[in-house]
Amino acid sequence: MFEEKNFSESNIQQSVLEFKATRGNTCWPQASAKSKVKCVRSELTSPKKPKVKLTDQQNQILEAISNGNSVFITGSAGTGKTYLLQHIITKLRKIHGKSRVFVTASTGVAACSLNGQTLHSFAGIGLGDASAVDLLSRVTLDKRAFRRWNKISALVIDEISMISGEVFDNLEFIATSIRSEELGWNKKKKFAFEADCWNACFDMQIELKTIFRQSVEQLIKLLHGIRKGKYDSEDLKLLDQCCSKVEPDSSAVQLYPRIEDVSRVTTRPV
Ligand SMILES: Nc1ncnc2c1ncn2[C@@H]1O[C@H](COP(=O)(O)OP(=O)(O)OP(=O)(O)O)[C@@H](O)[C@H]1O
Repeated sequence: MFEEKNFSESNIQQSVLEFKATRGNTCWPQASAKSKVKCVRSELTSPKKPKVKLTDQQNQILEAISNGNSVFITGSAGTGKTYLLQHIITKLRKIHGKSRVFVTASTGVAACSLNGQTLHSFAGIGLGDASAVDLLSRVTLDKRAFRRWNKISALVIDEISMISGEVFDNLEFIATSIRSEELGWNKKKKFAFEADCWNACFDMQIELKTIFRQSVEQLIKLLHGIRKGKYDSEDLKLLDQCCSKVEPDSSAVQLYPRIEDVSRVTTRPV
């Protein structure tokens, strides 16, 4: 954390001395008084981001990806998945070049936070609710989508749990058809994890274990339980306590994650 300071003349003088003591005299003798003050001021006002050291698990994943492996990363809330993803994207772009790395997510909101696009939009499959063969012909007729599939070297998919097994298998079908590799798909499945091709798609599947964000045991248990679909009445009680029981002030800005929630509010009679 950065300590707040008052910029009185004596404070600045003191800071100059401290700065000289810690940084040595490099450049200082030649610098004008004005630039010394400017330098100290920026030193005081721009807090240094603490250097985060990746855990062994995070490094292991980064190395596997750098070596060309496909990796599925999972983990409880706050275990650093998104943080690691930024490192992964940077690394992939260095290896393959920016234009060959496509950053996607299952939802628009998740994609926005990564400056990416939705998986459906990348793939050119619209809503993705057609058969594999129909989706393939749609993609081949869409010049830009077809070019993306031919060009891609690395595909990042965030929040993959919201991709259905059918869509995942269909995407594999499209990829393998366009890139002339082996194919395989079909059957009804609910989640991407249930796709026929799931295990074949990854060289490594890993669960991050260290939780960085929250340290309160009860909250960790609650978040873990919700994720696994295993929670008890205590967990639900805690969750309920977090919900406001009063109607929000109608003049306040309200945020909703889905278009249908927004429509419900905007079409409500006044
Ligand atoms: N190796 C690390 N050392 C210290 N802090 C870390 C490390 N990796 C991640 N963090 C920090 O942990 C916090 C949680 O990380 P992040 O948001 O990436 O978690 P997440 O697994 O994506 O969580 P969620 O599933 O809730 O979205 C962030 O503040 C991040 O900077």
